[in-house]
Amino acid sequence: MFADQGTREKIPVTVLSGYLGAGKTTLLNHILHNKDGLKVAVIVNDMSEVNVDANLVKSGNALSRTEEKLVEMSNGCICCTLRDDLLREVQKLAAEGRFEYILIESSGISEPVPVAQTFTYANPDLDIDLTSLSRLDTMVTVVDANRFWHDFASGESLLDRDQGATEADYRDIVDLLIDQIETCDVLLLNKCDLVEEEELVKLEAVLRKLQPSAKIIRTVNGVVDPKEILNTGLFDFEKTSMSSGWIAELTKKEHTPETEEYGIGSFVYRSRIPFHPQRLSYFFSNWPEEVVRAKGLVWIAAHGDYAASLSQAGTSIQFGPAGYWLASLPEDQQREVLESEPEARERWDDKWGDRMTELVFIGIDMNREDIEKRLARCLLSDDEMKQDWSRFNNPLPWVVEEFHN
Ligand SMILES: Nc1nc2c(ncn2[C@@H]2O[C@H](COP(=O)(O)OP(=O)(O)OP(=O)(O)O)[C@@H](O)[C@H]2O)c(=O)[nH]1
Repeated sequence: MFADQGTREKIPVTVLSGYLGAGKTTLLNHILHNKDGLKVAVIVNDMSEVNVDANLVKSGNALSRTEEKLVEMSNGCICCTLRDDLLREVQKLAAEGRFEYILIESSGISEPVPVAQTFTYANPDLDIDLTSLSRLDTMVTVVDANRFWHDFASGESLLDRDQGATEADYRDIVDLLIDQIETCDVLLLNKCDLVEEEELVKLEAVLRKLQPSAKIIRTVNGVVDPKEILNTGLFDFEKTSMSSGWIAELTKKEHTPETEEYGIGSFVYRSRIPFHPQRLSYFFSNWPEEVVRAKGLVWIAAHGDYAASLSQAGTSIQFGPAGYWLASLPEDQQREVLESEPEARERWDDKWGDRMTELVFIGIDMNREDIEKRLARCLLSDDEMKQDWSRFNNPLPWVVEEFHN
């Protein structure tokens, strides 16, 4: 037994994420059967009132009263509505002092980043600081190899499938899938028994491009060595939350030409000329199908001093304000930033400052030249550069919106 909280070791935590039905509960049951005496507390989060997953864990395991505990968190999601409850539950489990590990199965619609933040930052409102009690060890995302492309291309939102966290949960399924893939330390590609080898190899390559840092492991029925997801020490908030393929592409120092495996490639489109809003809108509505993921900042000749952000995954395109360009701020503020950030200085243009478009494209069999040509046609002409930009016709919504092919 431990003397007091001050001398106790922080309890390690593994979080399982993954869209509904990917195989999280199956994986959890497998781990509980193969944990080699480790004293594990399990938190199972289910969106429904009846915690089906918790029941499955109970029926699939003879949980020992002394070594294990199952906490059910139902009727909400630990990344949003039940976040405070998650803090309290983890605090309680840590305070019991009899567990060596906490394993959390998040609901299928949970986003990993807010869950990770719960463990990384103290919550001043609640007076609970999980960073002193626990240590987020591994973020695991389970992907259903058999459903991936179907869900990716479905164009459906959570509400369409009656799976929203609330009645105002307008998230697209594809955005959730991408979020879960882009923020993890270990990615389990599950249900590999249902997919042909050739397809699996290609899917793996796409996932690797979207998530170059995580360890990708193929599984059937969640059968994986527990060492791969428990006590790995892999989680690091900065590293894990910045582990996506698009960030890697954007921050690459030099662009070394890559060998395109299975036609899966990526490139960054950069421009120091703003887009015409109407022509860009047209580009959005005729989005190149081969692009799986695009993300970045956009300079658009409208909306004054705001940079726009573009995030596309499958048929979902989100476009909206990202914040002020540094060049639009008062000079003393500009100077302050430029003095402290050499990278911002390097990218500074004498006339336009930091205003520029920088977009990462990841896709399969993309025709880079054609996409770049089409984007170039959306840029302002020399003549338009001299005109009053606020008079341009601008059909682009300045809120989160969707365009479908
Ligand atoms: N064929 C096949 N079926 C699997 C595999 N893994 C899980 N399943 C089945 O897929 C279904 C969903 O699995 P779960 O483990 O409940 O998935 P989940 O991610 O916990 O689902 P939610 O709790 O609804 O988010 C179940 O019927 C499992 O038996 C697998 O590798 N292959």
